[in-house]
Amino acid sequence: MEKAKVKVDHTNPVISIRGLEKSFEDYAVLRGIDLDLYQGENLVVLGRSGTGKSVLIKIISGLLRPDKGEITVLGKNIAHITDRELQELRIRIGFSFQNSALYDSMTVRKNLEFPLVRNRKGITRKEIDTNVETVLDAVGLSQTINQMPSELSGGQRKRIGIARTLILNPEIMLYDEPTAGLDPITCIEINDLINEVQQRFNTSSIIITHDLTCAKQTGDRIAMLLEGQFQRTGTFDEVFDTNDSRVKPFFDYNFIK
Ligand SMILES: Nc1ncnc2c1ncn2[C@@H]1O[C@H](COP(=O)(O)OP(=O)(O)OP(=O)(O)O)[C@@H](O)[C@H]1O
Repeated sequence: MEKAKVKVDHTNPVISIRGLEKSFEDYAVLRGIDLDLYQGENLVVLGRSGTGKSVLIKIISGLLRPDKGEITVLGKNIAHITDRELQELRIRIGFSFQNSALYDSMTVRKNLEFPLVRNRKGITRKEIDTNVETVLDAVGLSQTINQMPSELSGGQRKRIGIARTLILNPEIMLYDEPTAGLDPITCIEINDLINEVQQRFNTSSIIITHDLTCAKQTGDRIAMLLEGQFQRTGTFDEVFDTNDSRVKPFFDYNFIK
């Protein structure tokens, strides 16, 4: 499906990163990252395995601490906030994990209720039911409400994982390899869902992927992580309009040139 036009507010970065560095022992993974994510934007982060894409989104969501740099997320400098503030901030960020992270012993309904019951004290039964129905409808899987995760296909699990993230109405969505392990048609459906979520829930998103079809279909902007820094940023065509030997094979492999 063609991506609908979205309104990105370039005056309003919801994430702003300057000079971010992160090492593990003597291995410098992130070596001076500068990046803005604007309100309403889908930003795709591309890079080879091990370049630090997951480390970056773990730092943004407060799961890992940076060594150096300024990281402002929804107006909060995450290097200087208390644990309580970090907890409040995390609720405003939806993290869609690579493996969907569903609880296998719970039905779809219970999986979706879980974050609500934990994070929205005093929520009524009726509100829970309405929220569950809304996100299930948004991902097109209302009929699975009483099923167990083991009864779902990989694509359906991915959708339920996204629904579970959406249930807390996040302002920012972080997708870690949303199409990994899915067949090409299901990948396209997940890409469409990412675009629908952007429209319907007015989210700003970072999408981490190796899949250039996903990048092309979902990304309003692409940022390519090379040797610890973003060295190419722009539209899909701008990023790949190069003979750079670190970039070209990426494109050639994905599109079988
Ligand atoms: N908690 C950790 N402790 C030590 N090293 C780590 C830790 N987390 C990540 N690393 C290292 O940092 C590097 C970047 O890892 P990361 O998972 O961010 O890569 P990636 O770009 O997401 O790769 P992939 O595309 O394969 O998922 C790797 O060399 C990894 O071993």
